[in-house]
Amino acid sequence: MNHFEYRGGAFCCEDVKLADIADAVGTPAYVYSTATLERHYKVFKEAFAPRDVLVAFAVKANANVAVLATLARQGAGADTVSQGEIERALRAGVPAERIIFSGVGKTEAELAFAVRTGVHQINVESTAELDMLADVAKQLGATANVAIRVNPDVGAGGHDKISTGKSDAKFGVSPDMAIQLYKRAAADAHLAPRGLAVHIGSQIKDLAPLEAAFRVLRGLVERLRRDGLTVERLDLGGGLGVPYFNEPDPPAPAEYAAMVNRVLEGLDISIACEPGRMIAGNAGVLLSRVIRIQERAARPIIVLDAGMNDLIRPAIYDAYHGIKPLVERKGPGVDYDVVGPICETGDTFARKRSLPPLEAGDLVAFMTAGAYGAVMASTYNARDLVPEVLVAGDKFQIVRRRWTLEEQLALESLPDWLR
Ligand SMILES: Cc1ncc(COP(=O)(O)O)c(C=O)c1O
Ligand SMILES: N[C@@H](CCCC[NH3+])C(=O)O
Repeated sequence: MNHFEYRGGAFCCEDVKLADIADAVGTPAYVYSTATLERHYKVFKEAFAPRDVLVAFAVKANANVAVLATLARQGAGADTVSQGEIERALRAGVPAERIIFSGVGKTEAELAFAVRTGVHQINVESTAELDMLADVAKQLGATANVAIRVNPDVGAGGHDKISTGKSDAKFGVSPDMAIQLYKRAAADAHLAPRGLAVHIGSQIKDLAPLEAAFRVLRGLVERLRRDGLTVERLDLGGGLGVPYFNEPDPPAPAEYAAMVNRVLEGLDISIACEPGRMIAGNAGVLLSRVIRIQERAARPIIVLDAGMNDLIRPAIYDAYHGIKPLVERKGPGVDYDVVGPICETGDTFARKRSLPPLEAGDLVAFMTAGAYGAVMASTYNARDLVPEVLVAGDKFQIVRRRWTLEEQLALESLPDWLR
């Protein structure tokens, strides 16, 4: 079931023509499909049935409060990496007991906020962080729910910059250190060690490294239990890839869940997962308008009104995003380079991409832009911050309005000596 499709020649999101959104909101603009978000959440959750898994959506993938609220209504939790993300999740209606707090750079203030909020667990990534958390919890007279994030020394992910599970990455502690930290937490009156966590990377298209990482976790649970410690939970992280239209499909959630069940067979333990891209990636597109076609000897260039500041994945990771005209065009394609208006050669979305012939004024959609799209957008080159729109059936609403230059300038001021 695809909620982005051509109907009568018009590219639609659910029952709304995307061109109508472009006309009403302007371009560039992100558009998300409620039905797709809900379906992805359900497919992931139900893949594990009858096992009840806490599906904590990775807020970093798409932090829009309306998106989070859509998922919260389905029962989703939230995986967060800052106080800001925790606050967004709470604001969207995610209960504190379904919020996981991860990341290597949690400050004392953020840890205190998480403890006071009573989050599901804090995934601790180092000895220094565990010590800080113990102090914070003591000062608050509270007990913090802790999981130790394990670095299993397993590489995975769609790009080096998003691989997190090798031992030279900044994330987590070695398996032996995890045992030590777990015991240390168990001995601290203000820490409640609940389990272990792992997250080895993003856009993973092969189950083997995930399976290897989960086997490391299982081994650690067995070691800890042999030593008489209680281990209630495993947090398996996120990372499952999505198809970006030019590659074989990544494993389906059902295959992923079957692998998890196989690895954990016979182990009595509750599970959390932190999918981000898998839930939101294909639930969003970025709409853009062709400013002009620029002739060049090699091949024509399509200059769009969306730039790398709006969708940075191609510039950072050489990521591929499908591009579809909002009016269906049949017939032979033309090879284009597709660029934005930013003052960098890196502001190139695609090279030698075969697309139907396009003209100035035409509208296009970048596909699979619902994850790590709007959240990574900036105002580089003094551009407006891109707005976001949510569709539900035949309705759409702006869920983050365009942040204009006037509004940005209102935050700035001249120092006394320049007045
Ligand atoms: C700790 C943690 N959990 C979950 C995720 C979500 O990953 P993905 O969007 O690949 O599912 C990330 C990002 O890679 C992460 O760092
Ligand atoms: N920002 C990355 C994913 C990073 C995942 C965060 N741990 C992307 O766009 O693919």
